[in-house]
Amino acid sequence: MTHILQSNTDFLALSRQQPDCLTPGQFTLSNGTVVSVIAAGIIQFEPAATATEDVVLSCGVHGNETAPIEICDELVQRILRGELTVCQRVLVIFGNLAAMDIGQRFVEENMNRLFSGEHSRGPGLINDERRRAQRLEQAVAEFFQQGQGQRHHYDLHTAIKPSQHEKFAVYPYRPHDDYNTESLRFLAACDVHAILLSNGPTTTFSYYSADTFDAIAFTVELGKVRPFGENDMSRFAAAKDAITRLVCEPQPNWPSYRAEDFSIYKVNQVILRQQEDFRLGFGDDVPNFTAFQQGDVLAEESGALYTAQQDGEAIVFPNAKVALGQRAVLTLLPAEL
Ligand SMILES: O=C(O)CCC(=O)N[C@@H](CCC(=O)O)C(=O)O
Ligand SMILES: [Zn+2]
Repeated sequence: MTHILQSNTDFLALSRQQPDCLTPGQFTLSNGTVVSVIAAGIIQFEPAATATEDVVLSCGVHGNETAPIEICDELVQRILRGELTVCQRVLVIFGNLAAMDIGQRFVEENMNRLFSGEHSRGPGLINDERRRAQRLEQAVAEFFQQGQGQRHHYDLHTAIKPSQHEKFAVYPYRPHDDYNTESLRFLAACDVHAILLSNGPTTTFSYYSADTFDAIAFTVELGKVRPFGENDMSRFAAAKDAITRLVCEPQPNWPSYRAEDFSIYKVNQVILRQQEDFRLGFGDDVPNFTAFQQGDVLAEESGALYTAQQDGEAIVFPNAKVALGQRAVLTLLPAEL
């Protein structure tokens, strides 16, 4: 029996509009690539020959971060049409399909706080984002467990605020500080030259893959949030090209790692919103990576004042509207690898 994707290669549109037509199943393209439809928004490609890398590419974990969704959509369609031939195992995930439909970060709950089992913790709360996070974890687990290659997971996002570093990546916490500079070579090819070293376990998707599967994993911020169709795709050309090479070339020759090509930051403070009246001490238009002076007020709420602890402490991901108990802003200090 032929699969609907053999005549209609628009996997993302089918996932969003006719998910029931996307029956889980397998078929082989004329170039030997085995395509496995895992579920709506989750698709796997395996080359005819043995792969050395097992690569998870995820996007749309936040539904309004459209540029990575457009990049992955095009990649999947080109593979399905036979225009690109993968030589690595690849799992492509379009995370929050319902949030894409409403053009929002999430419907009920921020899905990128629900991984590493967080989807099943708490007071019996069940919603579509929790179910989806659990499904995505399962897909990643099966993909990595069935492969034998080096494990990678690039969770592609765009940031809400303008940024002094247009592109940057979060390096999930490594308990033994075993940061791998080799893995930054691919990021440099994506035009990502700023790295944030996380300072503790989190419940993000990239931390899940790093912690559970020892994958080379990053949250990659490729630019700024914009609605579908409004991205200047020329700003993503390097990332698109590097991602294509990662999955279609046997041994891509990434630029050598040079410390001077990167700005490295470590997280200094994780400021949580604890009260309804939480507010930031700076304006909405202050870009990510703006540095403050010691004592400058970064945020305040009933019973607490949060200030910069050192000169040069910079802010990233400020958002006063997060749910109570969640991260409202991170502060950063320069670091080395
Ligand atoms: O710009 C923002 O405030 C958010 C952009 C975004 O979604 N970032 C990720 C980072 C995840 C990580 O820390 O690894 C997120 O907040 O989920
Ligand atoms: Zn995001």
